[in-house]
Order: sequence, then structure tokens, then C-alpha cells
Amino acid sequence: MPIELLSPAEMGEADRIAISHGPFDGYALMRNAGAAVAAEVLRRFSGEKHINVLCGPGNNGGDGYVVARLLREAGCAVRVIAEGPPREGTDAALAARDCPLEAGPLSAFEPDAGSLVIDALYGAGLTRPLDREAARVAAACRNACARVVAVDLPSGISGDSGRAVGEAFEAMLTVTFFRLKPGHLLEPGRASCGEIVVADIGLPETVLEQIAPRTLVNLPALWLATYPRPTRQQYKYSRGHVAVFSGGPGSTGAARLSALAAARSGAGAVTVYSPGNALAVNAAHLTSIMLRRVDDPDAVRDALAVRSPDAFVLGPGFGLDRPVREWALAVLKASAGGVVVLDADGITSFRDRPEALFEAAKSSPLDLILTPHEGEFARLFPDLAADDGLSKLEKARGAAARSGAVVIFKGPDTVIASADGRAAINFNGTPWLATAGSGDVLAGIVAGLAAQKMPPFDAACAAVWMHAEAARRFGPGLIAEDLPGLMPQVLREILAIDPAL
Ligand SMILES: NC(=O)C1=CN([C@@H]2O[C@H](COP(=O)(O)OP(=O)(O)OC[C@H]3O[C@@H](n4cnc5c(N)ncnc54)[C@H](O)[C@@H]3O)[C@@H](O)[C@H]2O)[C@@H](O)CC1
Ligand SMILES: [K+]
Repeated sequence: MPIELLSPAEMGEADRIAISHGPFDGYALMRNAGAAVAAEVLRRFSGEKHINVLCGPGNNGGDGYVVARLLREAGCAVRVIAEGPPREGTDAALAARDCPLEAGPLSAFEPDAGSLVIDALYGAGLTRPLDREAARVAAACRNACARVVAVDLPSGISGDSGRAVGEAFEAMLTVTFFRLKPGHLLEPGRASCGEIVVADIGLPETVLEQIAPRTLVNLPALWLATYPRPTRQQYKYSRGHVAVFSGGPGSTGAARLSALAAARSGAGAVTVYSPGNALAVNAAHLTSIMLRRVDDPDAVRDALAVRSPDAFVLGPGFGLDRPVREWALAVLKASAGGVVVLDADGITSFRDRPEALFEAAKSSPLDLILTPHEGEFARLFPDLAADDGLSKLEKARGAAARSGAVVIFKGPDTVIASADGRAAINFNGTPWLATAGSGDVLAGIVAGLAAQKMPPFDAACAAVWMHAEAARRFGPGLIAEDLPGLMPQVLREILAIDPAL
């Protein structure tokens, strides 16, 4: 799957550039798009008796007329249902003219139970909620458990945000063209698309040079080039040293999960910084992971003076009874460089004064990585969180620009954003990750990779992917303790991918 994501506006631009350079004109691209959809339908539903094709008034509907014609030519019984005729002079009007089937009105359409419906009402051009009739049909298809194949996007889903503004179709298969859009990956769009196929319709790759997309799908191809590969000359500290701050005696497990995950992701040395009253409980559970007493922010400075780690994890299980904020600021001020992953309580501790964190991060030699889930995000960026006009992608980008940090905005559709404008949307998320402690493991993997000198944005993207991949492989019954032990097989497979690919 290609890694670039194009917004609907960028996709329109790609079409324009391609058409202006030839050899395909707009109608030829539309015929290619319709042919790609028809091929997928015939491959999966070859014995189907009746196929309903819903055509909208724009180019998405144009694709629909091509699909209807091709399915008819292939011998299927096809019914075209249209929401008004296409505008004269458009490619969609040409497609409708070439389609031999007479269109019935949308208002008369009532899907039978389980019927096959091709949804070509609206795609990239959706600008407002579905009209009454289209909304009724979307709901009727859901109630009838119709099998919906969406052309480009399920109608009603925004290609920019993945949001359903009102009613939307729920597809079992979505066939889109050239590149995915953010709305295919952001929820609820992701769930509404069902299986996604990206079809080649003849747009040349060179159109991307002009568009220079800054939003990407989080796949190994995105970060493989900087993925750490140990060399023969390395020793444990040069492979990367991670320090994880432990909570008090009653909440040490989270730090140990992070520490183990950092070690399993290839960091050569990991130290748990523990308050004195939790040393015994930590010592009882740690073997290869080192332990050091660090009781207060001053002691952080002393510890760093002895050996400054390459990456820190601060927040998991730390507790809000101690001034986490002071600890975070001490790390940002005292360390000579590297990365600090601020998670959980570390994020919440700045809820009253987020600017203090952002200012300290901007003047620190350390790179900051924030790993908020939705609730934590709202504590640091309340205005962005509350702005319904922004997509999750825009929120994450805004947060990264404001904080100067790499932001991992977690959820079923995790978005990773960098202050330089790059952003990636994760694709391999799994509900098995919704289990206590999985965030602690993620923070540890991020720190483990960053300690090995992977650039912070790459480390964040790779960690999110690896974390989800491990969980997918394990599946039912997964608990956070399982995740570090699943890393070796994920690492082995990443290292086996040819970096030249
Ligand atoms: N040359 C191209 O640009 C190609 C476009 N393709 C198809 O063209 C689609 C985009 O076509 P369009 O830009 O014509 O957009 P749509 O077909 O998605 O929408 C058509 C028009 O309907 C209006 N509209 C938006 N939301 C509405 C709503 N809720 N209720 C009623 N009217 C609404 C808008 O004015 C919009 O331009 C893509 O999704 C794809 O399927 C493909 O044929 C490949 C080539
Ligand atoms: K559609």
C-alpha cells in the first residue's frame, strides 16, 4: 500500500495535474475508476443476481454509471438509482450517456434484506450532510443489512476528517483510487469503509512531486531507513540507554512495563529510577534492568551528572501526589540531549500550565514526545480538543506545532504529528490493545527506539506500528505484560524487510 495520503483537495489537484499532462482525460480516468470497482465486484460477487447502483450528481456518480454499464456488459442484472441527473458538460454526464440503463429515482428505492448496493452517491466532493432521501437510503441499507460497496468513500463520510456529518453509508468494501485519504483511516471513517482497496487508475506517480504530501500512512516503509540496526562495534550503552521513572511502592508496575518494553525494543541498557521507598519492590521484580535511587528532582540532576541516558520515560504510574511537573522540568533542564517521553501522569501534571512545558521543551536540548489519549490531550490542548471543526489529524498537527513536541495522539486511529508539519495515521490498530498498561509499553518502545538514535518522529511512528502489530498477532486474551515478549518476532520481521524497498 502506498504511504502518501492525499486530502480530497490534493486528490483533485492530482487529477488536474494528470489530466493536463495526459494521456488520460477526466472521462478516461473515470472509466478506469469504474472498471476498477466493477472488477472488485465481479471478483467477489460473481454469482450475484441483482446489483443496485446508486449514482449521485457529481463525478462519484459518474464512476457509478461506468460500474453499472460494465456490470451489465458482464451479464449481471443491474438497476441504476440516481439522485438527479449529472450536470450537462461534465464527465459524469458522459458516463450517464454511455450507460444503457434507465435510472430510477432514489426516493423509490428500498433495499431488500442483504441486497448488494454500489454506493456512488458522493465521494471526495462531499461538502455537507446527506440530503433527506440519501440519508434515508443510508439508514435503510443499514437496517436491511445490505452489502454496500462504496466508490471512493462511503457517502456521508468526510475524506478530510473521517467524520460522518449526519447519516453515512456503512460499507463492507471501499474501492478508492491512487492514494488513500485521511478519512479512510480516521474513525469513524475507518470502520465505515470495511475492507479498503486502493486501485491504480493511471495517475502517474510524478504528480506527487508537485503536491509533496505531508500526511502519511504509518507503515514500515515510512521509517525503515532509520530503523536501528546494531553494528559489531557497539556496546550496551552505545546501543542506547533508557531511564524510566518509577512511581511509589504501590504503583511500580507501569514503570517496569515501560522499562521492559524499552529493553525489548533494542535499547542496550535500561535503568529504573526509583524512590527509596519503592527500591525493594522494584528490585524484587527486576533482573537485567538496572535500578537507581532517585528521590526528588535534585537527585535527578545528580543521576544525570553520573551518566545521562539517551531517553527518558516519565509519567507511567508516577502518581500525581508528587510534583511530576518539577521532575519533568528538571529532566528537560539538566539533560544534555536525547529524548523524553512524557506519558500519563506526566502529561496530566501540566494541565494548569501547559505553556510551562512547551517553553521548557523548546529551550531544552532534549526532544519531547507526548503520548496523550483523548482525555490527556484535552488537558494539554483544551481549545484544540473542543474544536469540532478540526479533524483528529488537524488537532494532532496543531498540538505538535504549539508544543514543539512529537505528539502521539492515541486511539483506534492513532495520529503521530511532528512540529515540522509531518503527520502519519496508523493503520494496523487493534481493539486488543485496549487493555490496562498497554500505554506504558508503548512509551517504553518509543524511548527504546529513540535511545538508539532513531529520529523522534520515526521512533514514534515505528513504536506505534510495532505495538499494534504485536497485539494483533497475540489477539484474544492479550494483557500488557505479553507485549514486550512479543517484540522479538516483530523486530525480526522488520529487520528482514529489505531497507531498499
Ligand atoms: N477526474 C477526477 O476528478 C476523477 C474523480 N473521480 C471521482 O469523482 C469523485 C469526486 O467528484 P466530485 O468532485 O464531482 O464530487 P462528488 O461526486 O463527491 O459530489 C458532487 C457534488 O455534489 C455536491 N454535494 C456535496 N455534498 C452534497 C450533499 N451532501 N448532498 C447533495 N449534494 C452534495 C457538491 O457540489 C459536489 O461537488 C471522487 O470521489 C471519485 O469517485 C474518479 O472518477 C476518478 C477521476
Ligand atoms: K460513495
